[in-house]
Amino acid sequence: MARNKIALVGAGNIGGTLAHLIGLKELGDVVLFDIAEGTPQGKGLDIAESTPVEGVDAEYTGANDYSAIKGADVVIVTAGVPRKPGMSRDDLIETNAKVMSAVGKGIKENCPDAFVICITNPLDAMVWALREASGLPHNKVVGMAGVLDSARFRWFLHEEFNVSVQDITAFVLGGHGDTMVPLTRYSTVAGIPLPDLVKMGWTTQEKLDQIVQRTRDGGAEIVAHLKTGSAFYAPAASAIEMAEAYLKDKKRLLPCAAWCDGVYGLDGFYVGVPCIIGENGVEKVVEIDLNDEEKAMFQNSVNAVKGLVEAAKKLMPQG
Ligand SMILES: NC(=O)c1ccc[n+]([C@@H]2O[C@H](COP(=O)([O-])OP(=O)(O)OC[C@H]3O[C@@H](n4cnc5c(N)ncnc54)[C@H](O)[C@@H]3O)[C@@H](O)[C@H]2O)c1
Ligand SMILES: O=C(O)C[C@H](O)C(=O)O
Repeated sequence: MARNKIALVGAGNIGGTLAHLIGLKELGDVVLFDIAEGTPQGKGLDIAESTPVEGVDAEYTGANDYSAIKGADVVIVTAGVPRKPGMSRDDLIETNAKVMSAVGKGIKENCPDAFVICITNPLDAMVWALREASGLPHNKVVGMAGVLDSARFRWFLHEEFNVSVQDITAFVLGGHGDTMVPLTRYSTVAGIPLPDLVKMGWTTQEKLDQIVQRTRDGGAEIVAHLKTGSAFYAPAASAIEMAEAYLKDKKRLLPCAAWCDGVYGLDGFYVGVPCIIGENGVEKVVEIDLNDEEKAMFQNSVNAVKGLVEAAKKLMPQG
């Protein structure tokens, strides 16, 4: 059986990390595409030369021409610019909306049957833009953010409770921005919901509130440390979890920016929600019960994303 072909559009910090992880996990052969000449070729060769040491089999190709992604099974898009200290993700929209137009066209012409994972920010509006430009079915185009935000939440909870990350679950919904909604009721330590852990005296509501806020600010915290760009190890690991769910038909239930039509009161809109990923892409959006406070936070986040999608519409080249 032929190996999977995984195209990485954008060979920067996340693209390079994705390429490395794909080889280590033997998920398939990798094509790195970038407009920067030499970058995808150099990173591809460097990682290929690590495979004999790791004892894994994967082919690596670097390219500056979209024809290289022809027939890809999965495309992970990180093309565009990241933010620097003092910027919000939304400040990236002008540059990145145009990049999504070009990338969408490249996907449409070369691999219209692929499962496409968008990472480029501002995430929820960019996955919308990429889907529009590619014309692919909505269930085959999805955005990565919720897995990352939930992983950050889990890490901070691990620090608070000193319990293995394996025993901590978390769900962060909504747009990937300041309005994201970490759901404490649906986040647990070994199945015990966080509000119950407060009642048990294992933590305080005040500490929990601080962790929720740190999760919302998680991206900015890394940007402030790095100064030259944004997080890339955890974002790459998160996208790999989604790609693996598709390639291995794992039916993972993950928080992703998925197309919501007839769920959560939405009629055709990309935003972070729990969804099942398997061989058919996004196979189901799962509508969980939200209380009034959670509904209000989710709606606030949807409104923020709506504004960005409207802005993206004006920036996308017509036709
Ligand atoms: N969704 C998330 O949770 C999440 C997490 C981290 C970063 N991001 C976003 O991911 C994006 C990439 O981050 P990074 O750290 O890898 O940035 P980076 O600057 O290291 O890499 C981006 C790459 O895109 C390339 N590029 C630019 N325009 C292109 C085009 N038209 N076609 C192909 N390639 C093009 C650049 O040459 C560069 O190599 C940023 O927008 C960042 O904000 C999102
Ligand atoms: O914060 C950023 O700009 C990058 C990304 O969205 C993140 O959450 O790490």
